[in-house]
Amino acid sequence: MSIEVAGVSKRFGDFVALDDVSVTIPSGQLTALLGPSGGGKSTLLRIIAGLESSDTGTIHIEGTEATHLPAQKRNVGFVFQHYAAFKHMSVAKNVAFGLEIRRRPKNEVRARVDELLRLVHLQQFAHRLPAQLSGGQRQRMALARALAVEPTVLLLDEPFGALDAKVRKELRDWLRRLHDEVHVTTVFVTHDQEEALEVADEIVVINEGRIEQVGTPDQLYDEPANDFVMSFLGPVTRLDGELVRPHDLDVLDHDRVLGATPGTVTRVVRVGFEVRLAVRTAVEPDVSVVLTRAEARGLGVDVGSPVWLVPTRGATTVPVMPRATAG
Ligand SMILES: Nc1ncnc2c1ncn2[C@@H]1O[C@H](COP(=O)(O)OP(=O)(O)OP(=O)(O)O)[C@@H](O)[C@H]1O
Repeated sequence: MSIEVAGVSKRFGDFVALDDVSVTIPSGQLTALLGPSGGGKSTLLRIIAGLESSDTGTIHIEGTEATHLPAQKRNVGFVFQHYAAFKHMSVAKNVAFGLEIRRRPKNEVRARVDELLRLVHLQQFAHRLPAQLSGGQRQRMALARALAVEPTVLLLDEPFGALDAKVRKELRDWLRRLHDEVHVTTVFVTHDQEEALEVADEIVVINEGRIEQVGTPDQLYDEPANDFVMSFLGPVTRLDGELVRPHDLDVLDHDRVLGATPGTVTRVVRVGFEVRLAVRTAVEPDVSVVLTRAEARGLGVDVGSPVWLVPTRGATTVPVMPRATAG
């Protein structure tokens, strides 16, 4: 059982937002839709939610054909970046809303709201108004509200996107722990690779309306399907027509390794525990290399030093491919 997206395409006028997308999103896991802005992540999420209809293709949610079901019949919970709370209702009332319109017994509603507020660590704020919460607390309330009606799937569209970096990071850890407690099938949209790598069980990389790769964070990082995925999931540099990660390069002070590329150090910058080098080779642009402080000290490199570069044994490398432009 899972979310099955098969052959889904979506155009807005002449613009192709999704181009024949097929993917299976596993049950009970936290899946990230990751990709650059405008790539089609939100459109796919909205089609799964039933907030947007696809031009072609089908959606099954946990075995039920949902392609033509209205949003309210799909049993999905949805949280947006800017969550629209009922301003005049307390936090507890906001969370209770979905249960009350379903006319659940009062004591059941009270017990469920208590449980949810505990889950999102907002028990002490039950009687506040949404305006009296911080941005992060408001998003946690939004999650509690979405979970109240026990959705089959929880869909989150950049739920922490509007918050500052520190709060985002806290909420990311919190979402992971919450999911480990609740285990509801969850799909969240993000353009932040670190967020996806840290939180998700599975990542779907979407770019220009197509799926580039699906896999666990480790699979995507260690075995990227192509140069797009490799460069989207962390820093890369180019050496001899291949992409490699800057910390996956060995810097040598001799030419005794076959195939090592000669160059000259043009920049040395120390940032915290690492030392970043720029190395000029016969091919532009300069190659970026990241060393530990100890490695840099051992080599004794400085601006003007001659060096030879070679990917570390076992390093991930991907050939740079010319890409067709969209349209
Ligand atoms: N209702 C619409 N009418 C016209 N174009 C739209 C509409 N909704 C989305 N698009 C276009 O479809 C493309 C994909 O949008 P979508 O919101 O799915 O991207 P995204 O990957 O979620 O990006 P972001 O991270 O910026 O939200 C964009 O180019 C967008 O401008």
